[in-house]
Amino acid sequence: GKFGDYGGQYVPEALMPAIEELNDAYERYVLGNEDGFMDEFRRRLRDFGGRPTPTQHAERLSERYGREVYLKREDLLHGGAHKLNNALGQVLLAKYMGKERIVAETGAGQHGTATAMAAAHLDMPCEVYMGERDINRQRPNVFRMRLNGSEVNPVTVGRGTLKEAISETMRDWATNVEDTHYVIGSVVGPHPFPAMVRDFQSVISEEARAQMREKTDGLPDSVLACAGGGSNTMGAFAEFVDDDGVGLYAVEAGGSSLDVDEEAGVAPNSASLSTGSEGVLHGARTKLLQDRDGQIMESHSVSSGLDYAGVGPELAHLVDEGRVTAVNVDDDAALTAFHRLSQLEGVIPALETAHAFAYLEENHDELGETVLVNVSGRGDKDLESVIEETSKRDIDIAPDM
Ligand SMILES: C[C@@H](c1c[nH]c2ccccc12)[C@H](N)C(=O)O
Repeated sequence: GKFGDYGGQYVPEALMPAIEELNDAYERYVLGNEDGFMDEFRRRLRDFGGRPTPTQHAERLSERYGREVYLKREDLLHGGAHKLNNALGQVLLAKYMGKERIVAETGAGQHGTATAMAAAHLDMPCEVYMGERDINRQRPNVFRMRLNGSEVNPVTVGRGTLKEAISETMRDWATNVEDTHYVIGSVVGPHPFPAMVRDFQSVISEEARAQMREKTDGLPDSVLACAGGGSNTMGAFAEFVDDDGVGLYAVEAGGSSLDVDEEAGVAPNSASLSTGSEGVLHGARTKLLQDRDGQIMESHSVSSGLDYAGVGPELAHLVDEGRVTAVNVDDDAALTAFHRLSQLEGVIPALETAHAFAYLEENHDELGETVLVNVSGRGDKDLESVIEETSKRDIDIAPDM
């Protein structure tokens, strides 16, 4: 479960039985398709999720940048984001393992809502741990989880954000592993989680690779995806990693600045790949925003889904190997890109996704003739905060709202 010197299983001994049971199930059902698990996963993703999602030619962006731009429309997946691919796979796996209860963490609420939908669809009781602070700023997602029949457990320890929610969920899982599976929300955590989540999300690049060959008679010169924990990033890259001619760009949240306030332990960004250092978080060795004592710093992004001080260990490894280029754009550029895509293509992207489009705007002439951008989610959930953030800043192309 290592990706170079990243990854591994840095967990308390008490968690190892649960980890070993999960790894056995991962190898049998996901890698081995035992009992037709992957066939059922794909059938449900089609019938319940609405796959395959389109790879759409973006005519207005292609004109603007003088090259062929294509959009992988994960915003059209049920629930409005790529999150369902992983949530459905893990909840279905929990059923095959004979578990009776699901626990999950969430920060922005997207993973929580995707898990609640999958749990309702598969008739599994579900509890989502969510930081108190996040509950207050993501009310619509809290309602969605409850509407789908899940319980939302407030996490009040520490800062009351995603980092603590993950730790609380792991604690619950270790205590109740007999009947409980932990549906983790990104390509993070101890092995086998990063590999398993990447495998569930790889449907994105599996479809996109075939769709690009069909539409363009070849492969894209570059693939762009925003990077928070890294699940949509790894999903968009997985099937292209062995294609040397395809450039892979992970676009992180540059927040308001890349400078870090070591004393306050606050990083005004979430650019773990670009500015972080090696450390252990949530069971894996990876790249982190940490202070000189190794304390995990508070991260920031205008988009809550990218707001995480760590990043997936496999993605960190691919960056260190030079196979993936880690880049970042700041809050203003992301907000501007949010408006630009909405106006030019009639697609309102998630604020997370907008980071990839901001990088495209600033660097299109280095990306080759054919560019594929992963539209990881839709922006309906962001309207309130975008209206507020836009009014506070000088976003010249924004309409009066
Ligand atoms: C990106 C996603 C997320 C959920 N769980 C995560 C774990 C590590 C990194 C990111 C995540 C988001 N914060 C959410 O709550 O949906």
